[in-house]
Amino acid sequence: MVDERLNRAFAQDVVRLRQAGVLPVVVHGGGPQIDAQLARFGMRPSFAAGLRVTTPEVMEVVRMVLAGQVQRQVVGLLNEYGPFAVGLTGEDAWTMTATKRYAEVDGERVELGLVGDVSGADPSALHALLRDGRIPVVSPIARSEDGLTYNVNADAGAAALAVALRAQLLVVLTDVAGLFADWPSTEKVVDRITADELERLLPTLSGGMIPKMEGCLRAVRSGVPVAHVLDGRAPHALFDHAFGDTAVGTRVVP
Ligand SMILES: Nc1ncnc2c1ncn2[C@@H]1O[C@H](COP(=O)(O)OP(=O)(O)O)[C@@H](O)[C@H]1O
Ligand SMILES: CC(=O)N[C@@H](CCC(=O)OP(=O)(O)O)C(=O)O
Repeated sequence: MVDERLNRAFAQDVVRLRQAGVLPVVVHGGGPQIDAQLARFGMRPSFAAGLRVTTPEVMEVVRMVLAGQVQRQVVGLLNEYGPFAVGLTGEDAWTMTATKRYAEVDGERVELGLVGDVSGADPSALHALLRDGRIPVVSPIARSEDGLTYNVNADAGAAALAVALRAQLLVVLTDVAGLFADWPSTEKVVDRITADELERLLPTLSGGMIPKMEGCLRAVRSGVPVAHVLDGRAPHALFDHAFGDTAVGTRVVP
């Protein structure tokens, strides 16, 4: 997301998939962009178990950057190819509803502030856009039952929407070759893993890989046939590898 050439290749892939009859829904992240904006305001980022500690002040920045900057950028790139993309956040039309979540670090419960777990998803606005030939671009922000705004990890949001949409495939782009079997060793990429095997591996993961793999697990346990972790640093990884049987990245299956 921070490389112009890769951004363009990604947008091209999404549009090509749409033109080939696939109905893609894009959920974007933006952790590095949020960090950069926090720094401009003299604020310091803080994470626990891969999730951002989100005070009300941080939430304002998260919402501004995700909905006002990153989402606009993704929408703009897609719309270079036609009137396809429509941006929204999970707050819009109650697309994502969140409940407050905590992190667990070394068995201890850690307070994260306004960080939410997606507890409900209403995909009807997304279906309407898809029926109209559009490509929805969703920022990972959710509304809570009590009217607050929560910061949702992008991978967790994507997984929840994949389930709600009954998607045939969840693709998660990352900045490594896939899920490494013996992290921090980067020698062996797991090419295929079942939900049970992944559940046993989860405690060995760190950083952003935790919500990513939790999301994949949640998706395949809730009806999505495949979740595929792909190296987003390879141009056109999405178009070249998400469909078909190539042994690239990590496929999570039920
Ligand atoms: N078993 C693992 N396999 C691959 N990456 C891992 C593993 N455990 C931890 N990681 C870390 O997770 C990172 C991927 O997550 P990250 O890029 O932070 O996600 P996002 O940007 O979507 O939040 C990798 O760059 C790597 O540092
Ligand atoms: C709760 C939480 O951590 N939310 C993320 C939302 C953006 C995101 O997930 O961006 P990446 O995919 O680039 O990490 C955050 O504030 O950074």
